Amino acid sequence: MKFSEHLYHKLQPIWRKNHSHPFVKEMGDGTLDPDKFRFYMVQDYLYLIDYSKLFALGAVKATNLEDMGTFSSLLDSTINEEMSLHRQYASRFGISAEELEAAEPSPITLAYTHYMLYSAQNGTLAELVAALLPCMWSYWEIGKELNEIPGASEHDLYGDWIKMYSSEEFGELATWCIRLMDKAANGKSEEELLKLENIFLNTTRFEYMFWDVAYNKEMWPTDE
Ligand SMILES: Cc1ncc(CN)c(N)n1
Repeated sequence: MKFSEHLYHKLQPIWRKNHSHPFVKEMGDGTLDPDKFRFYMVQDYLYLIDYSKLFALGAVKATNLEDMGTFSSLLDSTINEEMSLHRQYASRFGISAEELEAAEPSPITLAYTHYMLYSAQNGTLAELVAALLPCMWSYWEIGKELNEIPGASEHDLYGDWIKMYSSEEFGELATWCIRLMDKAANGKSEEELLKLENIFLNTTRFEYMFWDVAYNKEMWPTDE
């Protein structure tokens, strides 16, 4: 069994919880409170700023020109396509790109991005890929699942989100990451594979928490 298949099967219970979080379900049936989406979109923008840096670090750690090129395409498409979707949403909510960038990160945004960047900066290429794979893979799956709901991709607010993450282009990049995970895990010791599994588990957990915090619009409890 490929390492990516092993991860996918082992983490199905959390993966299912992630896909059936009320935030995701309500985006799919169009009932999500736009205020919760607004909170998510601002936090996700901040998340994506750091997430992009992971691709830059990937280009540094890549062992061949082809992978360097794909990491740099990912960096470009995150900043110029994925984040452009957020900028468009922000303008619909009356928030400028400058205001988005200057927003305050929630505790979970900080924890998640810092964990990913720590793994990427201090670990191997395989550890970097293990940290970013749940983000790419779970969004692609969620996008495809929501896209199958009749009318969901035509929803006035959530339709564009669903279209982006179910798109062929996004799917191709996610598939590339899955393949790179398998390539990078090849020949690793049991101990190293367990470490990769643990990183993948942690960012999968963070994915769930990211929905949860947006659903409850949670910032620092001390500031309330
Ligand atoms: C939290 C999160 N995870 C993943 C993705 C998909 N790039 C995202 N936009 N936001």
